[in-house]
Amino acid sequence: MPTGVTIEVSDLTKTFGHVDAVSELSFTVEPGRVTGFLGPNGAGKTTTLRMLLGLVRPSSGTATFAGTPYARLESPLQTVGAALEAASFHPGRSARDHLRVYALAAGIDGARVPTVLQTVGLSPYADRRVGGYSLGMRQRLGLAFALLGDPGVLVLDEPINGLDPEGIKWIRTFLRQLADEGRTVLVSSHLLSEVQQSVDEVIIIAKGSLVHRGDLASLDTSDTQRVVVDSPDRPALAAALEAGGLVFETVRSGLLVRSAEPAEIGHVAFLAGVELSALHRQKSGLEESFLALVSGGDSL
Ligand SMILES: Nc1ncnc2c1ncn2[C@@H]1O[C@H](COP(=O)(O)OP(=O)(O)OP(=O)(O)O)[C@@H](O)[C@H]1O
Repeated sequence: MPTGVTIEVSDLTKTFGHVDAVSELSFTVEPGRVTGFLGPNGAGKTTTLRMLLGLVRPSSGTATFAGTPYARLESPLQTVGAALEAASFHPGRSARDHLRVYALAAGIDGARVPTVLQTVGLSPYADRRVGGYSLGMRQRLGLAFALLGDPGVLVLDEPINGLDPEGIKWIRTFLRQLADEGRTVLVSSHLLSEVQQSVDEVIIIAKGSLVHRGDLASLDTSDTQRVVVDSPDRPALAAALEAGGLVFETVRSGLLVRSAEPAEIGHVAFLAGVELSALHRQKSGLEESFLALVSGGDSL
C-alpha cells in the first residue's frame, strides 16, 4: 500500500501583474487525513495547487512533497495523483485510450487502467468518446487519471463539482477510504458544506492569504462568542456601545458584538437608557464561521 508524505507549502507567493493571487502562504498537509483547501472563488486555490504541481512558477516561496518539489520527483505520477479543475481530455478519444496513453508514458502497468476505471465507476462507459461525457463523468475520469500510478498523495481541485447526489456520496466515502489507507488527501472546494462530511482538517484562504487552519471542529469554536443586540432606536444603541468601548458591526438582524457577554452589553445599554428589542448569543454553525472568515464577518 503506498504511504502518503507530508505536503509542505512555505511562504508561497504568486503575483500576476498587479494581482496578488497568493501571498506568503504557509501550511502543511499530513498523511492519513483528508484536508479541505477552502476559499471563495478567486481566493487563490487553483494557483496554489498549480504551483504545488509545478505548473505555475512561484514568485517566491516553496511547495514540496516530503521536501522535494514536484518537478524533481523521480516518479511523479506514482507519487502524486492530481486532478485539476480545468483538466482537458481529447473529445475524440475514449477514457480507456486516454488512460492507456498516460500509463504507457509514465511506465505504469497497463493493468491499472481497467482497475482505476472500475474504481471510479466508469467501466461501462470506458470505450465511449470523452466528448460525450457529462461534467460528472469527466470528473471521474480526472480522478481515474490521478489514481493511475497508485500514488500516496492525491491533490484534487473541486472534485465534487458537477457530480450528482449519488456521485457526491460516493466520492465522500472514497476520499475517506484513501486517507484511511494512509494517503495524503488534499481537496479544494469553494463550499465548506460540500466537503464538510469528508474532511478532518481545513486550510482556509481568502484573497490569497491564510485565514484559518486546524481540524474541522476548530472552525466552530474560533468565533462562537458572538452576541446580536438590537433596539427600536438602533443609532442610540450604536452610540451606547461605542461609548462603552464595545466593538461591533451592523448585520441584518441588529448589531453584532464579538467580544463581550450579553450581560455586559445589556448593562451598557441600561446605563445609556436604551431600550433593547433583542439580546442573544449567536452560536455560529460551521458554514457561518466559514463565511465570516472569508468575507470579513458580514454573512449574517
Ligand atoms: N494566469 C493568470 N493571470 C492573471 N491573473 C490570474 C491568473 N490566474 C489567476 N489569476 C488571478 O489570481 C486570483 C486567484 O485565482 P485562482 O484561480 O487561483 O482562485 P481560486 O480560489 O482557484 O478560484 P476559483 O475557485 O474561481 O478557481 C484571481 O484574482 C485570478 O483572477
